[in-house]
Amino acid sequence: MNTDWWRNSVAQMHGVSLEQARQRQTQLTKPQGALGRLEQLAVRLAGWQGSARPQMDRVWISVFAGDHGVAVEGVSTVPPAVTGQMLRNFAAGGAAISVMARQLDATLDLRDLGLAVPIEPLPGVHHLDLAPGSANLLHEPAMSEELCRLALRAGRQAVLDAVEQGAQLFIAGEMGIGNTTPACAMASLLLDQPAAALVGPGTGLDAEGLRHKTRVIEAALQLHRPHCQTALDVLSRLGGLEIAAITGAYLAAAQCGIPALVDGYICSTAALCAIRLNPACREWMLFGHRGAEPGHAPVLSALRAEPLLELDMRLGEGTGAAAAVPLLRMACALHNEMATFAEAAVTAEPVTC
Ligand SMILES: Cc1cc2ncn([C@H]3O[C@H](COP(=O)(O)O)[C@@H](O)[C@H]3O)c2cc1C
Ligand SMILES: O=C(O)c1cccnc1
Repeated sequence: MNTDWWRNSVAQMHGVSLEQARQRQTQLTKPQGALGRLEQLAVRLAGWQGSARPQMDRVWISVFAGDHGVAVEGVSTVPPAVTGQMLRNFAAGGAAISVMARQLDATLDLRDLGLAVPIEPLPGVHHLDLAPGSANLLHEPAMSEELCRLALRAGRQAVLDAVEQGAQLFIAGEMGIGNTTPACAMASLLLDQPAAALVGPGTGLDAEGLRHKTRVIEAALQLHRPHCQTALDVLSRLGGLEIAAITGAYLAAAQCGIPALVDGYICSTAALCAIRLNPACREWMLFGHRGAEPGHAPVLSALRAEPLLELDMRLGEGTGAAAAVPLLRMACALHNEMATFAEAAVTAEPVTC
């Protein structure tokens, strides 16, 4: 079925809960606005959840893994086999995102969309195996439109599963050796900026490696630009399986009415693509961090995103989003548990002269 499901309308914020939460913030024992963005976060969460007392107990993290044909061009410091090896590490509990998920008591959901070097079935991992990774975008489209649609749907399914389990927040993470290259190529076309302004070292390329990566991306852009009329063209031709899945997940999250906390460079580029496919999905996005990969900041600016953290992280996996979850929980706790002026018998009416 070739329906453009992502064009369907997104969920509406609950205006009444939003207003009730706003009112409550004015009654808590602090000067108006003194908790800054923690106040705004609580109010937005109230609007999203349709509850004047928002909660952030059940956090869901889906890590999408996929390989990239362009990795044969030497655009990463490590080989594609590492994607599958890391997937094993996620499942075994030893990766950064595994530790963070445990810390947060979050569900860690793992989805293998297609690896160049397949791995054995792992318990708890959804092995979707849509393709043996994407094709080499230097010479051909990374994905056919049909494959791209399948990957978009795979992301949507992860959100449906999260919602069914009662999740209150959706975090997407990615694992895919080479994926800063497609992310840069996509961002370059979507933002109409030169690759050189958005390229970065990824896993740690040196200056010569970075020049080579830039040339590869520029050549790919030359090849694909004339065929990229829509965001779906950009995603199919220059993206990758896990990037398309994350794009689909953000679109579905907005449609299902669950906020998505966006991670780093790759996820933010997927978010940008999602917004081009359906601008209304922006309403349901929060941004975890501004990372160290140079292209992340320009992508965030284009999204008019104000991330919660800036910790010089450049890992991916969903870690920059996961790191911000304690702030969301703090915002809810303050909102729900602080005393009002009346309850605490604090009289802080504005002085009238
Ligand atoms: C051990 C290891 C763990 C990772 N976890 C996330 N990434 C990150 O690095 C990759 C992107 O960088 P590039 O485009 O340079 O390959 C992605 O897999 C991303 O998730 C990792 C990379 C490595 C090496
Ligand atoms: O910001 C990211 O998402 C990122 C940066 C470098 C490598 N992998 C991911």
